[in-house]
Amino acid sequence: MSPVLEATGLGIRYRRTWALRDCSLSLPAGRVAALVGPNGAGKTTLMHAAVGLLRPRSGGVRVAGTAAFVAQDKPLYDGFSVADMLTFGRRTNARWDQASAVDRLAGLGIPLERKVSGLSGGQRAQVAVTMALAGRPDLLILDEPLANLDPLARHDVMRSIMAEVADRELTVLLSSHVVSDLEETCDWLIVLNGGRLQVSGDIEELLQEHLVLTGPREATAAGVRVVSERRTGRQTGMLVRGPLPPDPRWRARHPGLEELVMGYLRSPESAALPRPAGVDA
Ligand SMILES: Nc1ncnc2c1ncn2[C@@H]1O[C@H](COP(=O)(O)OP(=O)(O)OP(=O)(O)O)[C@@H](O)[C@H]1O
Repeated sequence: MSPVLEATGLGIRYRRTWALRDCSLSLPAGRVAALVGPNGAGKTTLMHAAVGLLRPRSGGVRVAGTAAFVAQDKPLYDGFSVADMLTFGRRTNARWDQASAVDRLAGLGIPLERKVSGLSGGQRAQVAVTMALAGRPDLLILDEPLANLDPLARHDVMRSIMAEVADRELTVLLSSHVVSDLEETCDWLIVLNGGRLQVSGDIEELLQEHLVLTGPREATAAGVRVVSERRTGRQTGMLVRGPLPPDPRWRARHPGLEELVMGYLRSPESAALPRPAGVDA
C-alpha cells in the first residue's frame, strides 16, 4: 500500500525548543493509526505539520491527497445551529458532501436545528468529525477526539469513525492518552516521546515480535533486544523484541498494546522502527 502520510527527517522547532526531531515515518493507506505519547511529546506538532500549519525546520512531511484536521478543542461556532455549520462547510469546501453529512447526523440522532452551544461534548465531537468527513478527505487527522468524553461517548465516536473507514478508502491518524480507547479500532501504532519517534508499525506485527519475560533476577537475556526492564525483589520483568532467549528460567508471553506502549515510554532510548531501505539489521 502506498503511504498517505510520509515524514522524512522531519524537524519542527518553536524558537529554541525542538518539538520534533528527525522524525521519519510512513503511514500506509487505509490504516487507522494511534498516535500516542506523554504530554509535550510532539503529537499536536506532528499533526499541525502534516496539514501545513507548521513549517519544518528540517526534512519534510507529505500527504498524498487531501487531509482534514479536527483540532483538540473541536472548533465550532457556538452561535450557529448544526445546519448553519453545514452551510458554512459547504461554502468553504469544494468537495463538500452535504447528503452524507445530513445522513450521518440523522443516524447519530443530532438535530440540524440544534444550536452548537446546546450540544453535549460527545455530540460536539460527532459534529466536528462529520464536518471533517463531509470534505471527503483521504486522510482524517484527529487531535484527541475523545478527550473529555464519557466512556459511552468515546465508544460511539470511535465506532462512527470505524464505520466511515469500512465504507470507503480513508486513512485515519488520531492521538490519545488513553491506549485502551484505541485497542479495538486502531491497526497502526505511532509512539512519540520527547519529540522523538519511538515506534511506527502495524500493531499486530508489533505485538507478535515482542515478548514480556518474567523470571528470577539471575536469568539471562543475551542476544535479545531489551526494550525495558523492571526489577522487583527477586524477579525481573522485561519487554523484549525478538525471539525467546535460551535461558529456560524465563516465562514468556506476548504483550498487550498498553504494555507495549508503556515499555517504550519508560525507555526513551528504545525504538521499533522500520529500517531505512538498504540498511541491514
Ligand atoms: N506554540 C508553541 N510555542 C513554544 N513551544 C511550543 C508551542 N507549542 C508546543 N510547544 C512545545 O513543543 C513540544 C511539543 O508540544 P505538542 O503540543 O506537540 O505535544 P503533545 O504531544 O501534543 O502534547 P499534549 O499531549 O500535552 O497535547 C512541547 O515541549 C511544547 O511545550
